[in-house]
Order: sequence, then structure tokens, then C-alpha cells
Amino acid sequence: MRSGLVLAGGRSTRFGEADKSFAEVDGRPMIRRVADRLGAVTDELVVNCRDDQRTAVADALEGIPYRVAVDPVPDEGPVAGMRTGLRVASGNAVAVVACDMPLADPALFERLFAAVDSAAVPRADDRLHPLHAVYDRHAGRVACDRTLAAGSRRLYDVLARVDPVVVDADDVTRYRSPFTNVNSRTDLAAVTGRIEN
Ligand SMILES: Nc1nc2c(ncn2[C@@H]2O[C@H](COP(=O)(O)OP(=O)(O)OP(=O)(O)O)[C@@H](O)[C@H]2O)c(=O)[nH]1
Repeated sequence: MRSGLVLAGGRSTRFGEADKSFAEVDGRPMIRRVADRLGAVTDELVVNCRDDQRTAVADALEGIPYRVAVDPVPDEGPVAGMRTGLRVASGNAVAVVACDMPLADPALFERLFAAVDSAAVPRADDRLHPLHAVYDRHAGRVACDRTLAAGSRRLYDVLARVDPVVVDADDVTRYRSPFTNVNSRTDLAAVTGRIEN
């Protein structure tokens, strides 16, 4: 079984007052676009967020079945959020994606699921993308636990601990990058009109 995990527990400080997870891209909240894309290649959806985001998540995902994974302590960074989500997910393999990647690519996730052992991470332009990657649920949890226990909040430290299969994604980034993430209002404007479905 495959799970999808959307991380949405950040504070969107670069985005201004609003929570970027719920900002609309071409008429749909960004988190919903990400959920729809993951839904095409997974059997269950888990959303990691803070307790105070639950109502807005429910509104944005109306009609989509999902389970919520609330951070026991908020604001401990994406590795802590990933650990919270992996604790709730039930699939053996879990596609982890940030809420601010509305161009996340189901076809690339298929390739990552096919390649995963302890983890599979795409590389494009010599960069690894840990928030558009697939993790073995147990291996991912252990790697998050150990990273946090070592005092790090870095996703790259999680990757180093899972020893991932690296999937070359330079072919998919040629025309539009699935790794484009929206941090600011300017970024939001840049992805608007670029979504095909
Ligand atoms: N659970 C949880 N997720 C987080 C946390 N910080 C960031 N994230 C998530 O990690 C992903 C990447 O983070 P950023 O792009 O930096 O998002 P952000 O922290 O909301 O935005 P900035 O405040 O502008 O840095 C997003 O999906 C965030 O929701 C956190 O403290 N807890």
C-alpha cells in the first residue's frame, strides 16, 4: 500500500499574513492541488499540520478522504512534521511532498515508488529534492528520529541517513519543474496559469 503525506505545518512567513497552504492557484487551494496530484498515485492521504490549521485543511480538502497528523509540538520544522506524518501513515511506502509544490508530478512519483528501497529521491540540476520523494515508512521514521535526536532539523540529514536511491529527474524539469515551490506572493503569481490539471 502507498501513502501520500502532505506537509503543511509551516508558518508561511515569506508569504505574508496568510497561510500559503490555502492560497488559491487557478481557483483551487494549493494544498488541494497537491492532494489531487498525490491521490492519482497513492491509496491514502495523510496531511501533517498544526492543530489550529485543521478547520482550514478540512475546508480545502472537502470531499477528499484523508487523515490528519497533528504535530504534538508545533514549529519544530519539516523533519518533525514528516515524523508526525509517518507515524500516522499506514502504507509501506510514503510519498512526501510539501504543501507549496502545486506542480508536483504524479508520473515522477510513479518512478520513485518503483525505485524505492529505503527511500527514492529525485535529483535535478545536481540538487536532491527530499520534499518530492518516497520513503519506506519505517526507514523514514527512524531517519527522522535520529536526525532530530542529533539536534538537526535538516531534511538533507534525513536523506543521508536513509541512503536513498537517486532518480535522475533532469528530463522532467526541462519544460516545467515539479519542484517549483511557492514561498512568496511573487512565486504564487509565477505558477498561476501554469497548471494543466
Ligand atoms: N510540521 C511542520 N512543517 C513545517 C514546518 N516548517 C516548515 N514546514 C513544512 O515544510 C515545507 C517547506 O517549508 P517552507 O517552504 O520553508 O514553508 P514555511 O516554513 O511555511 O515558509 P517560511 O516561513 O516562509 O519559511 C512546507 O510544506 C511547510 O509546511 C514546521 O515547523 N512544522
